[in-house]
Amino acid sequence: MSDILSQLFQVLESRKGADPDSSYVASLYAKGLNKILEKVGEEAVETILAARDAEVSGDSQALISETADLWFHSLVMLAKLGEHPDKVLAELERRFGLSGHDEKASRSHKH
Ligand SMILES: N=c1c2ncn([C@@H]3O[C@H](COP(=O)(O)OP(=O)(O)OP(=O)(O)O)[C@@H](O)[C@H]3O)c2ncn1[C@@H]1O[C@H](COP(=O)(O)O)[C@@H](O)[C@H]1O
Repeated sequence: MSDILSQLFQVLESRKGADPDSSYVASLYAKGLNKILEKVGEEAVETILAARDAEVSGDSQALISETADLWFHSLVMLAKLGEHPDKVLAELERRFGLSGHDEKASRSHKH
């Protein structure tokens, strides 16, 4: 996993014992899964709108920022549910291998 995803996820895990008044992530955990899912949905919509704007304007700054918000809240969702983002990356890696792009994974799949 990329270093920043790994380090950020460690911080998200550490926020499970933090004070909700001093940590945004701890405040999301305290509000519960429904609030986290609401944020994921909100950020997904904002990402879609930013992508539309980026196509028209040619400026992708807002798109990058909204996508970062979406990824961040998705990581909070996984942390809340006790799942590790490495599993998501492993699933992408598996599909990449199945599609034949990864020659090594593709060969070992045939055996
Ligand atoms: N990457 C992020 C990150 N991205 C976005 N956000 C926050 O996510 C929120 C989303 O934006 P909104 O405008 O929807 O927020 P809002 O209006 O305050 O939220 P609602 O009241 O609508 O729920 C903002 O408050 C952002 O500050 C983040 N908050 C924290 N992090 C990382 O998480 C780490 C731990 O954060 P704390 O728990 O706050 O210490 C930090 O060190 C950062 O690295």
